[in-house]
Amino acid sequence: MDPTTILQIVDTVMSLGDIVIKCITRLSALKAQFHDAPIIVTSMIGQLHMIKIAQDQLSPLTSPKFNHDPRYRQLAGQIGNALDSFGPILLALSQQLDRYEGVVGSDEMTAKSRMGYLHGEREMTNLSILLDRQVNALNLLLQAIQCQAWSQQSDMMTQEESQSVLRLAQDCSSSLVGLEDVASFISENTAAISTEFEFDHILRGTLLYQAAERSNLRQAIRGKKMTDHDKTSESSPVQKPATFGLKHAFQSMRLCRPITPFGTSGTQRGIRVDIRRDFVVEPSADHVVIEGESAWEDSSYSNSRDMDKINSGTETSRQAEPRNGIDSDTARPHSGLGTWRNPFQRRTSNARETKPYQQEVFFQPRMIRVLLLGASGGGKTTLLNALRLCNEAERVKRDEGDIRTLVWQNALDSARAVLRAMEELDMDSELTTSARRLLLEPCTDCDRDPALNPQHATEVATSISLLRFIEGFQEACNWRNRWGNTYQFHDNSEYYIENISRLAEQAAQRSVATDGDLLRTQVTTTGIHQVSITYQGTQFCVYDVGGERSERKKWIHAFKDVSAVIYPVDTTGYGRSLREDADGDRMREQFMVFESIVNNSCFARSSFIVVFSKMDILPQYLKEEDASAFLRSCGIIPDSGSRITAVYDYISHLENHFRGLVKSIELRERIQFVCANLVDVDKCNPATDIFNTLGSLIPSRRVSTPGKKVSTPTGEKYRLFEKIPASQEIDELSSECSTSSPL
Ligand SMILES: Nc1nc2c(ncn2[C@@H]2O[C@H](COP(=O)(O)OP(=O)(O)OP(=O)(O)O)[C@@H](O)[C@H]2O)c(=O)[nH]1
Ligand SMILES: [Mg+2]
Repeated sequence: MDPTTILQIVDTVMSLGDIVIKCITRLSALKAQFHDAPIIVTSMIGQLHMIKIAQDQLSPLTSPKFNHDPRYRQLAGQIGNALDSFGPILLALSQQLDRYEGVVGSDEMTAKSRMGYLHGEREMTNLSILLDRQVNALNLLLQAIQCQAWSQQSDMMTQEESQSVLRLAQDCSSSLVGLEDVASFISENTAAISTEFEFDHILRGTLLYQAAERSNLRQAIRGKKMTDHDKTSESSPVQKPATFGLKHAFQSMRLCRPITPFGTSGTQRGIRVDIRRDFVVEPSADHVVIEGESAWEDSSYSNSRDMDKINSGTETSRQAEPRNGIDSDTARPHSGLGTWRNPFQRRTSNARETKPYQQEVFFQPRMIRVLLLGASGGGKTTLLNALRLCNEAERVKRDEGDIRTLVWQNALDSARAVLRAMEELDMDSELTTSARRLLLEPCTDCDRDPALNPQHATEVATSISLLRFIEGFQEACNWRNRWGNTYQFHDNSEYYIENISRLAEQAAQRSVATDGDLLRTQVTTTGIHQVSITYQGTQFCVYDVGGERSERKKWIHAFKDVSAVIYPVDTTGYGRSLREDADGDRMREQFMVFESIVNNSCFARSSFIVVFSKMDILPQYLKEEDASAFLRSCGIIPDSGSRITAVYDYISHLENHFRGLVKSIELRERIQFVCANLVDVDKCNPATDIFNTLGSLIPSRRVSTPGKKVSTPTGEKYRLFEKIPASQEIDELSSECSTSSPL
């Protein structure tokens, strides 16, 4: 992990200081101005004060002397992601206050401005809930930093209570799953807070309000019918702004003036009403996503209505969302959200040379746009790295020291997880004590390039190698399969432990890490990274995204004009938990995400390639853990089905299940399934095959007319990465693995 991550987080928290102070001032003014101000305003002021105090306490930590302190790096890993939503929440609050300040012109509110409040009220509640979670996570960070010893800090962070604080902060309205799970947005401390205005029921009872609501409902129903029948007549009611009925209602009630859309000429005695949420959304081809602002809008604070649209595809994504009657400029939030992402973008080491996602790419012609999607740990970044290795020019860009450090840290992390499992299994011996001293106690040399202190690297490597001779070592390795495992095992821990001495030797000679070493590293991706790769004259623009739940809200920014979606699936994910949620089932999560993606209307014309990754380690997994129990529990095989040990059988069941999740019959037929070992690129880089597949799929897609069936090379499954039909080769692989000891 990047040693300065903790400083970035602290910096980010600090950089939001001005906004916190402004929000406090504005909320206080709002409270003073509006006698009936709900309790939520007071509660938010309190939350913001706590954040301010936290900022003051964190300020000394911005000193560079903390750069190499492993304690802070550990904290960064646990809290970094949790605080990802912190900035956007504050900025959205600021934006909401902009609206409110427009609404509250005087103590005496008109019916119209009260309606504005009602519409914004739910958003404020959601913001408060989200803010509450961030405050809790921030408090945890402060407490952890104040611990005297590493062990204290570690104990504190592993407590179930702390983990749940982090989980809640991380899940803030951010994932495909999270958005559907509305219940998870009610936190214990805020559920009791009432945000009901006293006048709400009076307002709701008025003819004016009811007329407006009925009219909106009618508009929505008509709009849906029109979409269902795919009618796009200019004069159809769906073309009218949804506020038409509202406007009419106001006119007929002889209110001061009809409502005009926000940002046009909609001011009345300094009062502005935000009714944008009621517009029927008409996608516009010209609209371009500004990443920062839309990321926030898209998360929508648990607005399950929006999520339904994304999943069901009833509406083109919110990225194309200029509302009728509002020009795209005024439709954008005006609080500078376009810049919030930068301080939060935690770049990953192996995506270091990639550029952050940029909108201009949308306009580059004749570029094959490929999107890597999938749950965390499926192998998206590994596949991207393999693709890059096909291009010789990409190799030159690598910084040897960085790669060596990354590989070394992955190797040490692998050993640490196994060591902890050994301790839990009471396998204490002299060897584990020495390894523990070297690996689990703070040590700056462990965090640096091993070439800087080869003697230390050799000492560490020797102690790790010796662990393999302790009885029960393999049993500790098998802990990776334990459900709800608190130690996240590295997928390639056995490889790294086996090769640790070679890595130390290579470091002593300052040699560069091998491609295999690099591809086996694991760094959680955050954000969206785009890489342009030219292969045999064709330019591919590949997007890699973070697959963890908290990252998925960002995906939608890359959904436009996608030629092909590649969906890597961790075939060893059955019966294993998610990295971000010890109670989440990895394989079921992969099914669920796939179902949401493949049936999304954004990809109706894209090609799909499902890559079954980790075929090299799958045979060993199948031996250790019975896959049939999992398949039975998902209803994929009947209860009476016998144990599955052959890789081919298992893969066939997986393929059938994935195919069954595709609703479109046409897509179901043309979807491609391939098996891949993404980390052994020396003999044959699987990426060359994927380039060829993309080349063969895309032109046929381009020339195809809508509705016309796209011809695809059927019957070629398993051949892309494994050169011979899977049934034969995979079973050969299986028997090979079963005869060789893993270590
Ligand atoms: N042995 C083996 N390991 C693999 C294979 N594919 C991926 N891995 C490993 O699986 C781990 C996770 O892979 P990543 O590419 O980081 O997964 P990801 O989908 O990018 O995950 P996020 O960035 O969290 O979304 C890494 O340690 C990879 O080296 C494979 O085919 N064989
Ligand atoms: Mg990744």
